[in-house]
Amino acid sequence: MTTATLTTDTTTDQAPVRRVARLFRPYRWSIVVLLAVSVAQGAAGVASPFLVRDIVDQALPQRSASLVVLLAGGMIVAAAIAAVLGVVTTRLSNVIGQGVMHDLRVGVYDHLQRMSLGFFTRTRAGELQSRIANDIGGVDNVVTNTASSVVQNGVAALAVGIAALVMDWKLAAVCLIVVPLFLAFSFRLGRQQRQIARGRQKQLAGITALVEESLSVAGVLLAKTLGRQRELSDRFATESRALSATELTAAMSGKWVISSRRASLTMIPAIVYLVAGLTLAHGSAVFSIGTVVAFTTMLSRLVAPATALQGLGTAASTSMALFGRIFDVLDLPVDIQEKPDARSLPRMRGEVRVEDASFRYGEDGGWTLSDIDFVVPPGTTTALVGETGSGKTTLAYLVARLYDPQLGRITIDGVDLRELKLSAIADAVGLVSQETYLFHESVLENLRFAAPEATDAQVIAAARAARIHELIVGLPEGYDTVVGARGYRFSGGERQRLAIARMLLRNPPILILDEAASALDNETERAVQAAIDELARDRTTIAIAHRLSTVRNADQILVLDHGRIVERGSHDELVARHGRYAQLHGTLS
Ligand SMILES: Nc1ncnc2c1ncn2[C@@H]1O[C@H](COP(=O)(O)OP(=O)(O)OP(=O)(O)O)[C@@H](O)[C@H]1O
Repeated sequence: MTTATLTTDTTTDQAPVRRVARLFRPYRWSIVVLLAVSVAQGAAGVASPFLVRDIVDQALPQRSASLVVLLAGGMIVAAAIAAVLGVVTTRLSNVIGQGVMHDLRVGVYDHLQRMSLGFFTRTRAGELQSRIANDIGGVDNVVTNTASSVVQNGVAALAVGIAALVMDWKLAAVCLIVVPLFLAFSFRLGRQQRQIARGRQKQLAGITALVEESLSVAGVLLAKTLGRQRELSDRFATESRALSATELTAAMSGKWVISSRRASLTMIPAIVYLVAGLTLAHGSAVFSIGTVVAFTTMLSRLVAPATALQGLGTAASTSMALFGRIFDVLDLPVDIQEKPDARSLPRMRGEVRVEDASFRYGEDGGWTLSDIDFVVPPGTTTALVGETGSGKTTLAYLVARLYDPQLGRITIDGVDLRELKLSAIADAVGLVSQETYLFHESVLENLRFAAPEATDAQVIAAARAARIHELIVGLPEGYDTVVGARGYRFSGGERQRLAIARMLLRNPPILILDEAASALDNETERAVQAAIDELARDRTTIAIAHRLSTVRNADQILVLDHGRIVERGSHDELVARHGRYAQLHGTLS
């Protein structure tokens, strides 16, 4: 069995750029449009310095009103066009960014849905929430804002560069002096920021997991009754302090480099005036005054894009680290896979066979189940009994293919579970566990989760058969009452009957029933028993039995001990044997 795990430490350093690029492939035409609009925006942006040059060199000396109106009007129009195109590019880049984010979120969620039960028993719930909320959320910010920023500012900077060369290549060449200064330290900064980003996401995941665990109903109950709230608050404070420290480091990281880069940019106009002034002082008027003014105006336009672009390195490094964490999830191996040529079972008899099956949870642990071999003929009931920890639940999970046995096989109507479609197994095998999970939705929706196409009448019929209808109609809002973790709280016996109603709606030919171990009062007990009898009728049933009535009526009883079947037979046979079952018998309620 592969043991896919997702801990805070399995994170890959960096995502391959090509894989990230592939995410954008479905949006390539939108990206082309975005580029085109940005080029137009960049061109509109650099039109004004040329107009400024002509105003200074021609319109002002000539005192020509019409020329000034024309050129100044041109500046206004160019600015307006650039502003409108800016909004268009922002919208386009957000559409692209959100599309990619949606694909990623759905991809991660779908992949997690395919993971086996074992994966979820090994993973903290908050860790998964964090991957979806914090990591994808973090990338979201970067991708959407950065994508537009790269394109807009990149194009703007390029446009300024080209315009500078066109206007006066000699002055443009002088400005190149500052480039090496500008690029200094870029690479070292990237690596540092990636590390910070990874650290931050790990800490965020830790905090989310702690909140998820400690502020759940069960967590709050535990902390309150054990008086441990102070400790939990302290733990939270410690995690939060660590996160604040990381955020501070992140905020300050590379600030010196960034400041000196910005300073180098603002020095450029001084260099331009210096060179122009010195050449004029020596009598050779190589540049017109208009050119010098326009040039410095234009270069001042470089400050905003250049500042934005230098933040880009940080953003790119951060997002690569986050993409790495997201790809970790997408790359988790799915341990319970459906074969490409998996079959369905059109007409089911409902025979279950477990053939020499052995199973262990971890590769290095001991065997939880060894050499399990039995047949449940269609329509009969087999009861599993055994001390706590003997492997009853595990065996039941194997029959529902929540785990695969490492040795041996399990068949339904002679077909190995591993040859069947997962949907076919879900249709064939229904599991009623001790824990009935209810979503935060109405009773009706909760029941219908088992069979979405069921009509209201069918749902009510199932609830009646499960002896829970009367109780539901007595609730404040009847079938529309909201239940679940934060809604109306059903008692244990009521929840079991809801689970039974769900299973009646689903109507699987094979039923796995984990009887509640806790004792119920007589009346509830009778109601639950009646509901179970209704459910088990004409179905192949494997019951993890805690009640004497269940084992008495079972066609076959299997006694498990440390993962092995140590006795088998009917109630009377086993009692007569005076063995393990006879000892256990007294513990059944
Ligand atoms: N996810 C898991 N990872 C590792 N070990 C597990 C896991 N689930 C169960 N076990 C171990 O496997 C053994 C069998 O557990 P199982 O739940 O099948 O017993 P059980 O007979 O159903 O017990 P009970 O009657 O108390 O529910 C136990 O020792 C248990 O600790």
